[in-house]
Amino acid sequence: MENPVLKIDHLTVRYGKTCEYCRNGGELDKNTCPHCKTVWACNDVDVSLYEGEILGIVGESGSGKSTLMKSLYFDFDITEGEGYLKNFEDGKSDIFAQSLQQKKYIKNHIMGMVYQNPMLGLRMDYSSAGNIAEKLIAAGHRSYDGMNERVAELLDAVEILQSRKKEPPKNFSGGMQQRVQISKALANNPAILLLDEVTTGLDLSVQAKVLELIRKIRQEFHISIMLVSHDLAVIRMLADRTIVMLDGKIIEQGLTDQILDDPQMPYTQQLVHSLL
Ligand SMILES: Nc1ncnc2c1ncn2[C@@H]1O[C@H](COP(=O)(O)OP(=O)(O)OP(=O)(O)O)[C@@H](O)[C@H]1O
Repeated sequence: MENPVLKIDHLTVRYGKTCEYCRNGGELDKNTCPHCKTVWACNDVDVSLYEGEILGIVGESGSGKSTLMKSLYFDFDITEGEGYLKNFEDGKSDIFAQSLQQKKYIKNHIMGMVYQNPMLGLRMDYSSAGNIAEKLIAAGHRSYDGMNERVAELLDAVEILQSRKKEPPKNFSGGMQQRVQISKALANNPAILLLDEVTTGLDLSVQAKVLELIRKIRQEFHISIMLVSHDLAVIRMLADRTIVMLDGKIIEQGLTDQILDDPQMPYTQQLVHSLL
């Protein structure tokens, strides 16, 4: 296989101080140490994302999917692990070991994030155009005309009418808010888009539109996407490869068809069959 655009090695995120027992590999109760109660939200996770692919991440609630995504977007400090981006210092520098300024650079130029909760990704009181412009300014854009042009392109890409660009996202439906979030995430042509349960909570018909949009964006923007969803129909529709998480660990991965049609691990079999 070609070099990945993103490679994560041994990512671990813990909440708690740990004890002799869990530090030395003692068995956890799901993701929690039975002695010191430390939560191992992500536990020695390795992930590679390849150019132009959509990588699905599935698992039950609490399995560590959001922790993985938020770690990648530097929403908090990880406990252990390393990460490399093809587009950052030729993939030779650990992204988690960078200064705040470098992490901001990565967030503004190389990665875009769309959260399940639009309030985490958008300023609800700013205009939609203002939300996108904020991201452009963060990446160094200063020309008013240039930014206006880019905002118009992005709103077109996510099918939001130009006539609504001055309205704040708080006036929009859930599906439209997600589309503004997606346009903001795409503003600086990132190589990687992180999508965390972006269709959860939306009506089915609205979900379908957002999913179709993600498919279109992958083609038009030649972007690599990590897509968290607990909905296997979403994963089947969009993901080329899929990772299954349980209790903070990756327990199975492979081509999506393989994982969904011929799961090997008992947990994945249960997950797939419970949803058939
Ligand atoms: N600040 C925190 N302190 C302690 N534990 C936490 C904290 N944040 C997350 N966790 C725990 O980490 C584990 C992983 O949570 P995470 O949100 O990543 O799961 P998830 O798979 O995304 O679940 P969901 O689908 O419900 O969002 C859970 O057990 C959660 O309770």
